[in-house]
Amino acid sequence: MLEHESTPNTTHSKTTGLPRKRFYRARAHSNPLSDSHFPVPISPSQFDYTLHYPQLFQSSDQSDGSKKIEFADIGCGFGGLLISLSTLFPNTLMIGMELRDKVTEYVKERILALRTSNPGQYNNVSVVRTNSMKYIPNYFEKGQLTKMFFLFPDPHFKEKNHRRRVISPHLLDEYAYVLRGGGIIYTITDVEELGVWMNSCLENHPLFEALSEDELEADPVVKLLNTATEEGQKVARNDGQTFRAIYRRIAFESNGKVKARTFCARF
Ligand SMILES: C[S@@+](CC[C@H](N)C(=O)[O-])C[C@H]1O[C@@H](n2cnc3c(N)ncnc32)[C@H](O)[C@@H]1O
Repeated sequence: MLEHESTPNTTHSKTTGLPRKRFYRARAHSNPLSDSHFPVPISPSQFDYTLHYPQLFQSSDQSDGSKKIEFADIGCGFGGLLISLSTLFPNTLMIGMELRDKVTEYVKERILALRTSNPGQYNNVSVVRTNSMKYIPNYFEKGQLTKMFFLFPDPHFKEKNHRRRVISPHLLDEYAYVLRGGGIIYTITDVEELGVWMNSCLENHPLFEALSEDELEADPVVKLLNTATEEGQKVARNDGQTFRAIYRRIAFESNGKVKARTFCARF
């Protein structure tokens, strides 16, 4: 079912500083709380790595059974972020999770075409059609992920629909479970109210802490958030403002003390 929501969209021109009145921008949302029918692995050990990363998992001389997905792009849309990350982190497995069937098929085709035209590249990236609000623990084990992305998620403006948002205190418990200590959640949106919401959920969660300005500056991934995805490019073309919240999963020692910050962006 598609739900159409709109918002008054007034931004300020970067060059003149004057308010730029744009009219109502329609956004088509899928309802993540409705029942969908697609296959889901019953546990992370049932996820078929040979299907998703055939070049890495089929031939015996290249396969590495211990390799697991580390990055998840939640609501990956048309896959622009994954494509950029794939070459930036060629040794890291990553996956996009997308609710819409046709969009997922498009991303699959996009990845296959890139693999064909660039032999040896893009073998570390894949996509699944799934509802991330329901099935994250079916895909990832405790502490498996080092990065999760929530780029330009559906805003679900109406208060009664806030429970459909992909960032919430309850879902952050789940994300904290599948993230490794030191792993990072990246969020960005052009909807100020949603940006405030995502930041406040993360700020108030006991298992997350904000990255410092120096850490944000040093992380090459942060620069991609505005530019790599199709939605980000659309916002940039319209000179729209963006709001990001980037937090780290706090790491604990076995005695329960907070560990020193050990995990940095690797590339
Ligand atoms: C506004 S688009 C942004 C896409 C992409 N991240 C970008 O920046 O271009 C939000 C995407 O999230 C997907 N989505 C919404 N809820 C989802 C859910 N529960 N699980 C997986 N994908 C979801 C939508 O189908 C849509 O493609």
